[in-house]
Amino acid sequence: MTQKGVCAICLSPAEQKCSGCQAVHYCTREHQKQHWRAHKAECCPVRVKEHPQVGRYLEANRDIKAGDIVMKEKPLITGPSQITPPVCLGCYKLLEEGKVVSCDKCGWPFCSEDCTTRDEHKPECHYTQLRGEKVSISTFGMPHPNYQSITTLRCLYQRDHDPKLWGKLQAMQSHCEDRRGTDKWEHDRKMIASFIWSFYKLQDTFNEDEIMRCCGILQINAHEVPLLEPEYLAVFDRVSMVEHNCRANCNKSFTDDGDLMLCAGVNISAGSHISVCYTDPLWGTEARRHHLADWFFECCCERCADPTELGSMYSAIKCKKKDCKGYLLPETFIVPVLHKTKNPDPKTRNLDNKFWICNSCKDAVADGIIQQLLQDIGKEITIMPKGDPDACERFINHCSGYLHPSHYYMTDVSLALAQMLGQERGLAEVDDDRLLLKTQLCRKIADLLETLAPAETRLRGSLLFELHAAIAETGRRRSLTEGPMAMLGHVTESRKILVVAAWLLRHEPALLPEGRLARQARLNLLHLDELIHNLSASLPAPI
Ligand SMILES: C[S@@+](CC[C@H](N)C(=O)[O-])C[C@H]1O[C@@H](n2cnc3c(N)ncnc32)[C@H](O)[C@@H]1O
Repeated sequence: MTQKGVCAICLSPAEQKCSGCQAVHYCTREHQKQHWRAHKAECCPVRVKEHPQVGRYLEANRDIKAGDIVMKEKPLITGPSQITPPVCLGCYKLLEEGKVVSCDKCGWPFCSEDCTTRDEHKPECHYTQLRGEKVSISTFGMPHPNYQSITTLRCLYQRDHDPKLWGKLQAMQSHCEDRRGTDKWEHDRKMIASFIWSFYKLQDTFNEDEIMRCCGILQINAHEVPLLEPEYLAVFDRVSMVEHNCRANCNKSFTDDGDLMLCAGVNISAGSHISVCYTDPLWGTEARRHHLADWFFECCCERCADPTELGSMYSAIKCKKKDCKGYLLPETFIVPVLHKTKNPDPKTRNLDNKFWICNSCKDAVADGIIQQLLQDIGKEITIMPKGDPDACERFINHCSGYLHPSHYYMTDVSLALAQMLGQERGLAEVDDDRLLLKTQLCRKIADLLETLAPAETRLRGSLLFELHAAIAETGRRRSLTEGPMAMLGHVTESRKILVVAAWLLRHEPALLPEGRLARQARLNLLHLDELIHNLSASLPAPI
């Protein structure tokens, strides 16, 4: 039964709802139309909820289809990364010595006169003027300490200049109690709080709690925007409420203007939590959980809770018992990690007293032995020559004696190899065996991604793009000996895969490589359509 509400226009009882958000009622279609102009900006298929452990999170108001844009948001605050060489404080482009314009009010360097007048710059301009002495930056191209506090200062400025924005920032989690006493806390106290007090002479304006809280808000909530090198920071309002899941249902990307877009990577049903992956979903469970300790929570998602990682055996080690074909995994990966990050003493590592058990012979191997093996293999990867397919193949062959074929280290090197083959001199130069290998690796990793991280559409789209090219090239080669029919089959399959790749990459910004790949995918589709048309026309008519 439809829940009754009151019409947003005339306040009379109403049963119809806005289909976009399911949150606003109307008595008639006319009133809905009338309200659309005002409602458009806030119509969103998610609502804010609260949970005792997670804090605020977003929940779907209605079913959301895979590929739909869940929301698009402008940043509340932007600023340079904490550790950065001098960048323009208007557009965040890297500054080069001799090519800078100084703000005539405060002396901070910019890339252009226009950028000196941008609103983003107001906070540090204001406090530098109050300080009574202009800033003079003379070294470029290496991290500069004066930039460490800019983004925190931009947050603090809102307290006295934009109370509404200040309120939104203060509602965010800062984990002050968890951060207190960590190395990062001490570093921020020295490089940010003390700097703000001494350089800007603001010791009577902002106290330690306020400054350290803003540092925490940035640490927990700021997004690194990869549109420029170096990246810059941006804090968003609603998007900052999205919770983490190692098998997230959404992904984030940025528009060319720096707005954040949240897209559904899978179909999401009404009432589901909206999630993104805060860490790298291609890492193993232990590494992901350690990284997530930076946000001060222990992840308990379905992927972390299942040692087989949804049947993928992504962390499984080969059992070394004679004649055994099984794989070792611990009973659980959900062991507390937060105490280790606060007290990272390697001697505490084995306090978990964990064993890895074979799924076939039930042999138990101590965690310490497995960790040593993983460390050795990890080292092997770090010293592997870059861009060398032979080295990748050697690694895969060697480690297949120790690791499951889908293990994260095997996947990592397989992914690098799949992308490497044909990258430099084109696929036409790759021999038949390696072309087949590229096809198999792309297929396998794309399937694995669908299981482990279905919302990672950027990587899956890129892999499928590579796969379509490898299949088309295979078709071209086979047509030389088997005729156009063989080619038609391959090109048709290649096109099918390319359609998916183009769809997965369609929201990528033109500024980033994936955006350029999306454009190429659209062009290749036209080319393949023409090819399929010509090939079909050249085939003899069926008798
Ligand atoms: C970017 S904030 C997300 C919004 C936050 N819950 C709030 O109330 O403002 C990140 C913080 O949310 C909490 N969080 C996010 N995902 C979580 C999860 N899967 N389990 C537990 N806590 C989580 C953690 O405290 C984390 O530091």
